[in-house]
Amino acid sequence: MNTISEVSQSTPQPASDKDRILIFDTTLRDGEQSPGASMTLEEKLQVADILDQMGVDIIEAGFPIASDGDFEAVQQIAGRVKRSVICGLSRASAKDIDRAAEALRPAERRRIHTFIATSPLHMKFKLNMTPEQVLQKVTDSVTRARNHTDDVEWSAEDGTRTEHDFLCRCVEAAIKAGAGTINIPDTVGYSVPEEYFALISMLRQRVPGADDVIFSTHCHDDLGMAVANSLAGIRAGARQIECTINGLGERAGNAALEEIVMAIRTRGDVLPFDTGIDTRMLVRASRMVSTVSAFPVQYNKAIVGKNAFAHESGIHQDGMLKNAETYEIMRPEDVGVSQTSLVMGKHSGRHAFREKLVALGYQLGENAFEDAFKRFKDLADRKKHVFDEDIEALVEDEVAAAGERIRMIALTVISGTGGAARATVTLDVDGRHETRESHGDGPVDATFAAIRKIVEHGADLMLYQVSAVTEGTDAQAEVSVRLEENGKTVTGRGADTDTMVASAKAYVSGLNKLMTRRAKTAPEALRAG
Ligand SMILES: CC(=O)SCCNC(=O)CCNC(=O)[C@H](O)C(C)(C)COP(=O)(O)OP(=O)(O)OC[C@H]1O[C@@H](n2cnc3c(N)ncnc32)[C@H](O)[C@@H]1OP(=O)(O)O
Ligand SMILES: CC(C)C(=O)C(=O)O
Repeated sequence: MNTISEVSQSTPQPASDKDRILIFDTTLRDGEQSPGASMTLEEKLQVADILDQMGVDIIEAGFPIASDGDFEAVQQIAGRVKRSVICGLSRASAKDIDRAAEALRPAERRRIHTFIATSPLHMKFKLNMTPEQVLQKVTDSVTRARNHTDDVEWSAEDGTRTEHDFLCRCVEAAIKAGAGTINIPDTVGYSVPEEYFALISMLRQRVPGADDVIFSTHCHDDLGMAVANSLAGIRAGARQIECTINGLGERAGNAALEEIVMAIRTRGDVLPFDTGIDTRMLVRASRMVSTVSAFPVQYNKAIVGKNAFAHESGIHQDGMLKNAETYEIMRPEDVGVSQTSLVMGKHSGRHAFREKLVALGYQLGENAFEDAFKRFKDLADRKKHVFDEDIEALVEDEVAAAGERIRMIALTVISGTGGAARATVTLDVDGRHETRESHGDGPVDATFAAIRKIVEHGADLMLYQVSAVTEGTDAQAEVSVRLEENGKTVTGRGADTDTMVASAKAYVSGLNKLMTRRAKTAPEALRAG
């Protein structure tokens, strides 16, 4: 199996004059080598299914000699996946290769991937072999693998730190022995794009038989250049990229599949290639791999990070509302994100705030809108995340407060272990500011007592309840109070990031309702001030 059309998944691809790049996913092998990312058999099967569904051409399912568990995972994936080629890794040793072949037996399309290090450092210190011994291993291992399958891949581990003449001899030996895919790993993420481009170009020019095989990239991210190097590789003529979901892999990881695929899709002008990947499944695959590996995806990760299609700045949000292309080079739905999110925060402006209010079902007049916007900015200054519920709470507060006789102006509370709590409250009652101080059994009791000194009344406090509107220690507290007078009850609500302020607002809101009720029956009954 040497040609791209033989290897690529048999699903009909849209007609294209672009060169097809094979996507070789090694999440289950190199990805699982990340310290702490081990997956159970069941989890590996789930990942294999999603890789197959999204159109990955080759799934490297594991390293069968590594353990019985790895063997079983490769075997079960081989028996279950029908479209992708299933691949197993082996060292340049007969027992590794035979074990891989056994695990792969149930697969409809199987590949043995055998490797040996070719750099002076690895040969001398790790393998303790001479270059000639390594060369012989290349021929022996590929030959043995070919006895099991006609789809054999050979890798020159630490290829980017290998001396060029020797690398050419190894690649030539692998091709002669029957390898259809030649992989040149940047095992330690040492290369830079220009150098990797030159290396693949050099091999394609110098090695006899190079035109009959597929060259492959396998780049690690130690210097953050895995994706750039892989793309340089395909520009130099490689036609397979080895990568992993979320860039999982040894140390700093491998080239991220989602970045490779979207770079090719988005920049067809400079990367005239196609992959067979259904990009709409990228985010789903990313979340699944993150869950099963227990490796969180960083918020600002390209393509699949939580913030990849989120905008908080007012100027960006305004641009997005006018034309999404101002700040987005990809459509969120193309990677499986339902929509762009305009995150409300301290950098947001009026355009986005108005849009959010409309989405939440509020139609405010100009003054009420300006008031709400100011309160929103104040809140966003104090609070890291402003959620929809926060905005609802602050608008409801505003709407409820309109036309009320009493308003909260200021509150200071001192409480702790040093004695009774003390609260100083200033209220605006019918346009006059009144300030009172009171002690109490705790900060809430002191606050309510100070309010009672300003607005005297005979209602009993029947319920006091606090809940967090959203998550986090900076969440808005929403306080509800129930006041009862003469068998009739009213409820007051208040929200604020400060629980005491929310409590005072709730109490004041209850008193306003009480005043309204009394005004309808006996307006003079409640004495304010
Ligand atoms: C760059 C890469 O990602 S390569 C893949 C790396 N992945 C893994 O290593 C994960 C799975 N590995 C394992 O489970 C184990 O290392 C095993 C089962 C493969 C081998 O275990 P052990 O037999 O206990 O050997 P150990 O891991 O300690 O040492 C590796 C041996 O393989 C040899 N070796 C390394 N690479 C190769 C190779 N490509 N071909 C032949 N021999 C190799 C080493 O020289 C060393 O041999 P030595 O025992 O004669 O010194
Ligand atoms: C086995 C090879 C392909 C590898 O993982 C590497 O060199 O990084």
